[in-house]
Amino acid sequence: MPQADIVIGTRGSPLALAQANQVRDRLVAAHDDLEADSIRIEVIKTTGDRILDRSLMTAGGKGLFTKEIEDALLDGCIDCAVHSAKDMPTALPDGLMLAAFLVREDVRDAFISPVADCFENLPEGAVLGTASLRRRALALSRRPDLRVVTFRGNVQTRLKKLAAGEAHATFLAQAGLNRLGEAATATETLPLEDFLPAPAQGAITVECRENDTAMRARLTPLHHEKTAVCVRAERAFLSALDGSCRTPIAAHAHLQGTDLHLDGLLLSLDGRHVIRDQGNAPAEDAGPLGDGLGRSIRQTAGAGFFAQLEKDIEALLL
Ligand SMILES: NCc1[nH]cc(CCC(=O)O)c1CC(=O)O
Repeated sequence: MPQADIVIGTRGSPLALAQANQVRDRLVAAHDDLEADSIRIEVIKTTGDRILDRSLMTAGGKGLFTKEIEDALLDGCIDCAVHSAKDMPTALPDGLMLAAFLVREDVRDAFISPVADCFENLPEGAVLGTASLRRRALALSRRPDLRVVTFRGNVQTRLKKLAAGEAHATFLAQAGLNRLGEAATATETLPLEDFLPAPAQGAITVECRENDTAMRARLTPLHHEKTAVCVRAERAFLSALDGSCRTPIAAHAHLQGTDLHLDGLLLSLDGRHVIRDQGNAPAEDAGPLGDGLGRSIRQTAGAGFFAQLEKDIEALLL
């Protein structure tokens, strides 16, 4: 086999592979001198993939799904890495950058259930399976009667657990289902206003070495600046509130012309307290907009809110 021109690193889940394949296809389409076999996809197992038996959040949060891939980038074993932007910690290692964001997919959450035709129609006391603190809190804020059980594993694993009757319903990102050719699996695509998505949900990003100008140039035609602007605001919001995935936080930005609108919220784990705010700024101020909204919500919540949240999360993990 001829040596590949470009090596793409990725996790091995079907969703991660679908995303890496999409980037490979887009690179081949954008560059006349690249063919499918000029690009090799290298599967890298991360700590997050190995820890299947413990709750992920006790294992240390940040970068669980990215560290080994970023090490391979820094070592030069791979030239770029494809990620769901939502899974990326807000701070990157020195020398690495998110060089491209693909056009964003559907940002919404999907509701999936064999027993109800929509979320609001779930029977009293139904069991919801999710590992996401945001989805848990959002669901409980609307339906405090629901019981939430932790659902882990990749998309297929969670769908199997649902089919096996471990819960009456679950939530998945509509974007993930679409990329897997499973769009029809969604019972209901949840309205954006009621179920604000995770920061950066639905966006695929490509990470590479800052000093790799050749790789960066290859990625330029794949980049969608409007997606990047929205994700920048959402990630700045996340970063101002909490850099990890241990906080029930949601955010969604959209552009109207050059005017950027950001919606963000912070919830208590039981969904009883919801602090929601929004803001506008010119697109070039995406970072400061997200940062400002995050700081403002942090201040409204107060230190006591975060102390209680910490306790509730500990209790959940016990
Ligand atoms: N945490 C896993 C993860 N990371 C990205 C997606 C979906 C794809 C996306 O948001 O781009 C998923 C699965 C899910 O939330 O259902």
